[in-house]
Amino acid sequence: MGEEARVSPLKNFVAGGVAGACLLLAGHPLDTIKVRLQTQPKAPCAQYVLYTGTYDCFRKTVTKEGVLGLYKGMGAPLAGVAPMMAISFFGFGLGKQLQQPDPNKPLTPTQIFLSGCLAGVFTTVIVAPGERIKCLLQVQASGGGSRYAGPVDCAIRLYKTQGIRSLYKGTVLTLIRDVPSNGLYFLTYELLKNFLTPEGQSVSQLSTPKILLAGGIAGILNWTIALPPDVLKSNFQTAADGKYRGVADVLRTLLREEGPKALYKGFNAVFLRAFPANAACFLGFEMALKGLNAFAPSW
Ligand SMILES: CC(=O)O[C@H](CC(=O)[O-])C[N+](C)(C)C
Repeated sequence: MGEEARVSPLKNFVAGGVAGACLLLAGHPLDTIKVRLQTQPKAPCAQYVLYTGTYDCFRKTVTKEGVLGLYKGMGAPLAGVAPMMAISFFGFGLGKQLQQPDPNKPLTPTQIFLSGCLAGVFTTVIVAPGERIKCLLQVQASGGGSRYAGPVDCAIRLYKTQGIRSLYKGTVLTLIRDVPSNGLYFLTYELLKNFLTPEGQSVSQLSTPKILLAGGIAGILNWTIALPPDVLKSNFQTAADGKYRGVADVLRTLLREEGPKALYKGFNAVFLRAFPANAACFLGFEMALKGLNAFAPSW
């Protein structure tokens, strides 16, 4: 892989936070549609289905709840996505450093993939409870209920009723989703950055459209492997207690009731969101990094 200057962990962390904010602003409306499609109750026949597809869900949400309905449940991710991406870029940078004692020796694609996997392990600590709260809020609005007043209320109630275990319900599925997908995410971005950099130029000089392209494609590939475990996770995290006996049981139940297609529920919303959200995310990262290098070169 091409050579790139080593980035300090602090800069990775701060620029990663900026990347997370960009990811959320560009991607949350389609994330709401995705979760609602993934978790809508199975209807006895097509006529009674709540949402027939991505556009139908978008239209009904905006008609019933206004545009702000698309931003429901954003409180928890707002407090979670920026730190999550900060930890993700930090973990990725750390993984690279641990495997590269000599900064002049380029990393192999496998080493880059493993660095991304490490990022996925780190982020699960905050992603698992964040996703549990976000999914519960997104789903309660589509079911017409208002059990939780907001993210903080939801976190407190979950904690009070069943303790920390309830907040961390879905951790194994979060790991299954995020460890390999983070690996593929960062590997794709780095490979594409190298591929798109003209001969004799440095990867840090890559143009904005090329950064957007590399980031968008990384986001799409990340979701091709993240979506099936994400469907299982959303169902598990929003199910009534005791409905499933474990991860395998969610998979079995979903396959039995809805067939393998169910593992790609919310496909359109996910892939419509993946490109712009992740293009914005990596552009935010690269620009924040440039700003930090200019204003705080010694960090
Ligand atoms: C599966 C997932 O959450 O992907 C993140 C990007 C997105 O579209 O939300 C990126 N990451 C792989 C860092 C978790």
